Amino acid sequence: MTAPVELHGVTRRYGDTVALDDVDLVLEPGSLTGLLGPNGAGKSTLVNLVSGLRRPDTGTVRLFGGDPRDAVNRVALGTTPQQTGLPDTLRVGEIVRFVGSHFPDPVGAGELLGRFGLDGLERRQAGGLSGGQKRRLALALAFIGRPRLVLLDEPTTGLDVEGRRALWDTVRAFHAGGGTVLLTTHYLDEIESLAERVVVLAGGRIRADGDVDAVRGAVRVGRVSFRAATLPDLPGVERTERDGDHVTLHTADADELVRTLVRHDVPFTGLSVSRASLEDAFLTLTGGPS
Ligand SMILES: Nc1ncnc2c1ncn2[C@@H]1O[C@H](COP(=O)(O)OP(=O)(O)OP(=O)(O)O)[C@@H](O)[C@H]1O
Repeated sequence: MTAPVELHGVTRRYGDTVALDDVDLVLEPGSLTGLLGPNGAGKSTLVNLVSGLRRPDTGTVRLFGGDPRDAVNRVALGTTPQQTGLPDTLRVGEIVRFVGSHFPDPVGAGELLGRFGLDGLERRQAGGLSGGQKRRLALALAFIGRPRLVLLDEPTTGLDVEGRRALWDTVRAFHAGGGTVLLTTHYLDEIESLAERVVVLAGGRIRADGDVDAVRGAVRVGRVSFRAATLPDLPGVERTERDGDHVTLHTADADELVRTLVRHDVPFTGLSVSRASLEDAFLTLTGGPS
């Protein structure tokens, strides 16, 4: 089966900025991949290349085995860009029917709007929708053509809790039906609860690629937290966070660090040891907060 998305040796520059630097990425059919990275990592550039909005400077990008710039290869693609850009004066129903007319078997307006919590808004002008409703409509449009692949660029930004949950349910149902998903997000819980695979992008390069546990494992970070007024220099500590006397140490070997604390007679209280969250792994991989 042809991979829905393939990037091989892809580099894309904007002037002096290298937005993507020799990136290889293949998405298997039916996979749900989270693309995680700080601002300016190159996530939107990657999404724009896959949806045919931009061309790589070098390397190849394939959508269902073809050139994403050919409309015929985009028939099974649904996308939601970061900016919604809906025409203010068109009614919701008109927008849905217009976008749907580009696809051979679009989902009906009523069904689609219902699924995204937009019932009863068919006759409302897009300009009269709230920010969250606009966002929901833009997301709904990604699914109108019964796609086999959806690219969701920070889809839940600007959504309330209910809107986020509704989108997650839609993404899960789409995936359960065999659909392929690439989701970019800053929300780590979104990746942890939705994605099977996580690709960490920073500075235009892929820094880690694996299932959520494998990415955690790649950095083997454990967190050792306790209260202590002072702390000697300790070996094996990769990062220290301190809030008053509450200390969190990040380390590759939590067991050894606890032994070291005891050996150094550190007068700690309230010790707790936990596995890295994806955020810890991400900070370690990208070298700092986003
Ligand atoms: N049209 C453009 N012209 C010039 N530079 C650009 C353009 N688009 C992106 N860039 C630069 O390329 C780099 C990657 O940007 P991109 O938007 O792909 O990152 P991102 O990971 O999507 O970031 P964010 O999370 O902020 O949306 C950044 O340094 C950005 O400033």
